[in-house]
Amino acid sequence: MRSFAQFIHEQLNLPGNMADIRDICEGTDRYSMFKVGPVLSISHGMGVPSISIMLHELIKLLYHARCRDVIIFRIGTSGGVGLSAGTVVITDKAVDSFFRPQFEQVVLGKVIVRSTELDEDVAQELLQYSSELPDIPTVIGNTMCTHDFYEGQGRLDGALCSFSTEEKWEYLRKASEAGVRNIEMESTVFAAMCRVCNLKAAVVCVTLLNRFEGDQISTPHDVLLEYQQRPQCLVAHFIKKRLALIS
Ligand SMILES: O=P(O)(O)O[C@H]1O[C@H](CO)[C@@H](O)[C@H]1O
Ligand SMILES: O=c1cc[nH]c(=O)[nH]1
Repeated sequence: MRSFAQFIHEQLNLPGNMADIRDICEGTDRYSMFKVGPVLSISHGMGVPSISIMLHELIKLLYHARCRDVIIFRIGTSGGVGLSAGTVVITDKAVDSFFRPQFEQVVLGKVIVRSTELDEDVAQELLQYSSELPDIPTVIGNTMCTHDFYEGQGRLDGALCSFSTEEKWEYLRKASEAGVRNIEMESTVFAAMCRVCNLKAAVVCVTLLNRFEGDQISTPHDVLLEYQQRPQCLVAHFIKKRLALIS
């Protein structure tokens, strides 16, 4: 997130030296946070428990700092479902492993079900801006959030595998039919928490591979780095538009 903060610093033409941007949370190893102008850039670790702790703390911070008109983006990586590597997916609905647009949280031994719908206007605006950027193929679709990278995402190459190759294809086919275009590990709790707290939110993730073509990410490192910059470029473009820095 330091590099995103530095990128935003340059994109917004902010005063001061980029090298001086400090990690506000450097006293803890839980996550990193950088503030550049009106933008906070925060890491969230991997998986639902990790991002949900960060979101609780961030949302309290935003409340006490009396921040207004906040939009929260999760930018990151994912596995594509029928999309070639390098495609940016703006999430329509975040869905669970059963393709349901909901997040289940166990509270005091009871299951609370929360909706994972994201802000439609922000998603459409992002899609519109993507057409202004060269070489960033972008779609809107559902994003499946799993609690595991290997078996949970139908991978055959983990330390454990409890299903056949044919069952894997069937699951990915069903996901695709349910509108799933990519798979990652944080979007449902992110969408649910932002929605309950009345915060506009969007999930913008690039696909690192097409899961119909394999499980391993074998793309060269420099190409992956370029792919990972795509959601950052799109969100930076959105921020510049919203701040009326570009027309
Ligand atoms: O967007 P990033 O942080 O790369 O996250 C994706 O990559 C991790 C798995 O490698 C999971 O956390 C998944 O959601
Ligand atoms: O396949 C992938 C790639 C990145 N992140 C995931 O969660 N899955």
